[in-house]
Amino acid sequence: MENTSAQSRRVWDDVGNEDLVRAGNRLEAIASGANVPSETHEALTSIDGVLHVDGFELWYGEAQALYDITMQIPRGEVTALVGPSGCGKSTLLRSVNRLNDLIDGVRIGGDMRLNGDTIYHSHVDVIELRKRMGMVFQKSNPFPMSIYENVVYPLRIDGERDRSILDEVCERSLRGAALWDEVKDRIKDSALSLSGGQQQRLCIARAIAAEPEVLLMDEPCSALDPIATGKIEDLIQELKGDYTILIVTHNMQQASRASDNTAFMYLGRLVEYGRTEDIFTNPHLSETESYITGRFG
Ligand SMILES: Nc1ncnc2c1ncn2[C@@H]1O[C@H](COP(=O)(O)OP(=O)(O)OP(=O)(O)O)[C@@H](O)[C@H]1O
Repeated sequence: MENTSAQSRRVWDDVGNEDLVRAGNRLEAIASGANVPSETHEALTSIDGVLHVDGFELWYGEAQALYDITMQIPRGEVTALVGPSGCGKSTLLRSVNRLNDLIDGVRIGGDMRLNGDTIYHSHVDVIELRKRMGMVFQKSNPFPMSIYENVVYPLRIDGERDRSILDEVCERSLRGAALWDEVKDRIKDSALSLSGGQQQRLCIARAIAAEPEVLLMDEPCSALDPIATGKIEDLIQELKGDYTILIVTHNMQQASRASDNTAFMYLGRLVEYGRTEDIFTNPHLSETESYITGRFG
């Protein structure tokens, strides 16, 4: 994968889109190819971020999917990525743990830093980097092995053999994922015997077993019923503080209930980023208000 930070860009005022932006039509300006700057609220500009995204860009072959994304993800909080389908939420999330490296023809520009350490540099050991992050996908993906082995898997692949450590991590992680009481008498049973919602909480237990610096969640509730969704949302509230969570969601109610910060994206650009309360009650941009109130997208 190639890092091409020096890309020729059209600047928004170059192409006469300044008027559109002033008139509250910045989404139209973005759609016409203008490089419209993001509106990041002051509360999120100089913070103790776990993750810093610096002018990050990504191309799938010739198609650019992310443009000049700069944002800081605050420590111990939940940050939601929202925006219409195809705006680049999952691409941005998967870029954090470099999952996009696995796709042929992907190029990036800019960088990201995890607790100060560059993520995109040729010297970075990607396997070690990924151990510092937990990932939870849209569809739960337990391994065809016992509940216990699923949870301790990250430690096993790291060579941990001490049974008492594995037992302790298993219980702590299952408790952390609010699953312990439901499975403590059957942790040797197959993980595939659990319900969909339990399987997703098991995947969260596995993701936190290695105490990641950031937990990445890609629409973790989209395959779940409302009750299981509620449990995951409660769990997210319990996990924050100890963990920094970056979550992609399509669900505006979920973003408003479960997150502390919200980033609204459109066609690969960060449009507005602020505290969730401000984004939902007092956004700076009329375009953000239109999206979160369901008037488009
Ligand atoms: N593997 C890929 N190869 C080529 N293009 C891709 C690939 N994955 C995503 N894209 C494109 O990148 C853009 C952003 O997609 P992405 O999945 O990140 O958006 P999203 O906001 O997460 O969408 P959704 O809400 O529908 O999941 C889209 O135009 C999509 O078609």
